[in-house]
Amino acid sequence: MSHLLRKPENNKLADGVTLVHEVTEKNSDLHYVGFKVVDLEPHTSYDEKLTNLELCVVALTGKITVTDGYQSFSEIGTRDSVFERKPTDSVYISHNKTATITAVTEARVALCFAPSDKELPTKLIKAEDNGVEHRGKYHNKRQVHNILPDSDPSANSLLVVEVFTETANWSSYPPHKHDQDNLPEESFLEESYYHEMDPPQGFVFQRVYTEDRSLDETMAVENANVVLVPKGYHPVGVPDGYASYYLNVMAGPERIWKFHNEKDHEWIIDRD
Ligand SMILES: O=C[C@H](O)[C@@H](O)[C@H](O)CC(=O)O
Repeated sequence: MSHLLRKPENNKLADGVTLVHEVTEKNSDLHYVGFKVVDLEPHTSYDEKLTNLELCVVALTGKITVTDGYQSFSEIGTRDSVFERKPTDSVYISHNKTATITAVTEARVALCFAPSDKELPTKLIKAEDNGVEHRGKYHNKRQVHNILPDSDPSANSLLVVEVFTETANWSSYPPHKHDQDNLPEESFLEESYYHEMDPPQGFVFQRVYTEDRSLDETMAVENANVVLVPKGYHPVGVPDGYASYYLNVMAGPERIWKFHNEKDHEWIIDRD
C-alpha cells in the first residue's frame, strides 16, 4: 500500500471517543499540515491542547459544541451526511489554547492543524459564510465549499476546503501542484485529503506524482481514507455510479494558494 495512503486507525481513546485518523509531523512526511478525524458518541468530549499550532474544527457530520476555554459555540453542524452537499459549521482556534469538542449528537469531527505564530481571535465559521463554487466543465465538474480560503485572513497558515465530485467526473484536475516556494509563480503548500464515498463501498483513483516522476503513486482510495500530498500533482478520478467527497487541509510557508497546472493536460480546461 502506498506510504501516502492512510486507512482508518479507529483508535479508541475513551468510551465513545475514537481517533479515526491522526496525521502529524512525527508519523508523516508533512511538516506544515496536521490532521485528525474523531468520532464522538453523544455527550462525550475530546480535548486538543494547542501549543504552536492553530486548529480548524470542522463538524463533518452531527452536532457538536466547541469551546476554547473562553468562548463556546453550541450545537454547531448542519448535516448527518457530508453527501447532503451543504456547507457545515467550523471553528478556528489559534495556538496556546485548548479546544474542547463535545458531541450533542453522534458526530464525526475533522481537526485541521497548521503552524501558528500570531495569536488570532477564535472564530465561528458559519456554514452560510462558506464560499460555494461550481468549478469545471465537461467531466471535470465539482462543487467546492471554501471553509478557510486564503482570502479569509482569520488564520496564520491554515487553508481548509471541501470538494464534492459527482459520478464519472474528475477533480483536482487538470493535474495541478503547489510544491514550489516560488511566488508569484507558485506557492508551496502541503496538502491532506480526507475522502468519503457515496455509496460507501465505492473508491476513487488518486495519483500523486512529481514532474520528474521521482514520486509517482497511484492509489485506489476508499471511504474514510486519507491521502497525503507532500508534493506533486494530485488528481482524483471518480468511477461511474459513485460520488466523491474530500476535505482538504493545506499549509506552507506562505498562506497563498497559487497552483501550477501540468502543461500536458491544461488543454482540457476549455476545449469547445
Ligand atoms: O489544491 C487544492 C486541492 O487540490 C483541491 O481543493 C482542488 O483544488 C479541488 C478542485 O479544484 O478540484
